[in-house]
Amino acid sequence: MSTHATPVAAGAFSDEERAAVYRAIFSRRDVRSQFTARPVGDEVLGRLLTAAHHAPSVGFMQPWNFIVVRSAAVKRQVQGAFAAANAEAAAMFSDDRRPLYSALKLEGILQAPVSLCITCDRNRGGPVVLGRTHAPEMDLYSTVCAVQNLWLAARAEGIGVGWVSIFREGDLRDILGLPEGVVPVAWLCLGYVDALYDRPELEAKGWAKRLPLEGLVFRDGWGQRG
Ligand SMILES: Cc1cc2c(cc1C)N(C[C@H](O)[C@H](O)[C@H](O)COP(=O)(O)O)c1[nH]c(=O)[nH]c(=O)c1N2
Repeated sequence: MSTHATPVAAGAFSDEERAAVYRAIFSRRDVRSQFTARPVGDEVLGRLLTAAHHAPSVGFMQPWNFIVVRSAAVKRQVQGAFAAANAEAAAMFSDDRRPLYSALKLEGILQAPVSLCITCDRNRGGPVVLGRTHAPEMDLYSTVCAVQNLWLAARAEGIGVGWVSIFREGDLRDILGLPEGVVPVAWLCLGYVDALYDRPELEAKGWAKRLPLEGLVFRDGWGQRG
């Protein structure tokens, strides 16, 4: 590995390029039901995986793997695992929230033409990883960065992504045959979309609202606003 390195010019974004980045950020949505049947080919999928693989990671650990699922049989098993967990989830909400919860569509596992399970190999970097010495969970956070890279790149490709996390511990691991030390971080449903909500679907359907940013920002410590 070369140890000689000099930074090169950072290269400014044009106004148009900058606008495109923000457009991807602000118009990205979690998609559950707008997937079209248009197939997601290996070429575009390769671009999305490359985007994910260029995410930051603790100590450059790159702890992720990408399991591409096109098999209807595997998707059916995963949908079954979701349904079992979702019935338990509904029972956890209070009587006044439960009817709305149960009415929400929270996955598009069978509709999406392709799914991805993004995993984290907790042992990839060996026992001591730069940046993870005092915070072992940093590999999981790194994997989430890969998810977000993919989510934004997918938006630019016209592909919607839906993250499904309502699974009992171990179900995805068993269905996908994950080895010891590899944990499933995200089940993502992918498909081309023609329409997207202009705000989070959970907001449009009255479940939650975006918090005002001003209330979340402090200066120089917890408590000093402005
Ligand atoms: C870690 C994690 C896990 C989940 C989600 C997101 C994230 C980050 N989201 C999507 C979530 O509901 C959505 O991002 C918010 O409602 C905001 O909407 P937009 O993503 O802006 O459309 C999600 N949505 C859903 O319908 N079923 C799910 O199981 C999950 N799980």
